[in-house]
Amino acid sequence: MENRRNQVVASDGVRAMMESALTARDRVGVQDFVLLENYTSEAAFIENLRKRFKENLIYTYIGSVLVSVNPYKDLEIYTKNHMERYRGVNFYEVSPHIYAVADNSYRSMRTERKDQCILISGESGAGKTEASKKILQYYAVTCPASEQVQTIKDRLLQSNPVLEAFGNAKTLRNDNSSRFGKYMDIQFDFKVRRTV
Ligand SMILES: Nc1ncnc2c1ncn2[C@@H]1O[C@H](COP(=O)(O)OP(=O)(O)OP(=O)(O)O)[C@@H](O)[C@H]1O
Repeated sequence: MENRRNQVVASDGVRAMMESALTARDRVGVQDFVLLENYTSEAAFIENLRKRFKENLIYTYIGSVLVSVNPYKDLEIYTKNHMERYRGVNFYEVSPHIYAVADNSYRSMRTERKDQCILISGESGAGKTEASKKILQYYAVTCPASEQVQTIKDRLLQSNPVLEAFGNAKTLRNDNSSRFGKYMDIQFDFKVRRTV
């Protein structure tokens, strides 16, 4: 009898947990579009994006692709603590983030010993330039560097405003629109190791 009561309590507990997970899912949507029940529906896609955006969750995966919505405000999601949280951690263990993409590419480069490419695309004002800066900042903070490399890292980050001064302009869509395409090539020295 006692056992049966425990079982009932346990299943009540599980039910409560499932219900709260479902409520959370209703509120913030799913963090990977492939988890949508109606994953071929554009309306369901947009609705999921909208729910997450309302909760300041600007990143969502489609498998290994990251979808990002420009928040047009500063979110506290780019701190050093956040960088540490994504460092060396598997893609799906933490919530979607541009740092997860950056870290995954870095680790793939090391384990597969192959060049990696991060392609950022979107309409004007979508946040491509900001995303590329976040990636650079992530590598600057989390990758090991000799003093000489550190200087180069700093210069690389500081080169952005100079490039923007010459190549950016205010448009109807974006106050700081890049009027040029950007190709960045980051070279890593395999002798300098990061503990992942
Ligand atoms: N992750 C973000 N957090 C906060 N604000 C952002 C973010 N991404 C973009 N923004 C804001 O949106 C503005 C436009 O972003 P950005 O210049 O990166 O767009 P873009 O896609 O590179 O546009 P374009 O193609 O016109 O150059 C930024 O100046 C910034 O104010």
